[in-house]
Amino acid sequence: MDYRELIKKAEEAREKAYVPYSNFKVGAAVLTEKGEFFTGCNIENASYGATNCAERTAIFKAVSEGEKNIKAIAIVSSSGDFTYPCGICRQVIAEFMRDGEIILGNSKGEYRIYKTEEILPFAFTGQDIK
Ligand SMILES: O=c1ccn([C@H]2C[C@H](O)[C@@H](CO)O2)c(=O)[nH]1
Ligand SMILES: [Zn+2]
Repeated sequence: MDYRELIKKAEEAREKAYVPYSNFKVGAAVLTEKGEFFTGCNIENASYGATNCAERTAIFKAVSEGEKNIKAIAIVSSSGDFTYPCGICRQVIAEFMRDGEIILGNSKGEYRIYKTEEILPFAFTGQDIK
């Protein structure tokens, strides 16, 4: 699949980042199985720990609108280089994106695609609680 449109949406969302502490902007865009898009940015907080990453902002927007089946997430940052999701976001990706694809874009227009399983092998999931 051509993920250029999804990356472009992530780039647009990145401009909304609220980053007075790190000045590191991140944007994310998810594509649902129904073909809908949801976007998110990182939102920082003076307490630092209350910060929400762009990936979780986008995924939680989709889930809170009733869209739990997410096929793909594109992630871009202001570093110019590929930015990999943090551990907390990988756990959230594992919850809502089983068999999904994670697309990282850089400022040269290149992208890398990973499967959820690759970025979080041996994930703890709902199956483990049964
Ligand atoms: O994949 C990532 C990595 C970092 N951040 C945010 C959290 C914080 O606001 C800033 C610096 O860590 O970047 C994200 O949103 N996504
Ligand atoms: Zn994160």
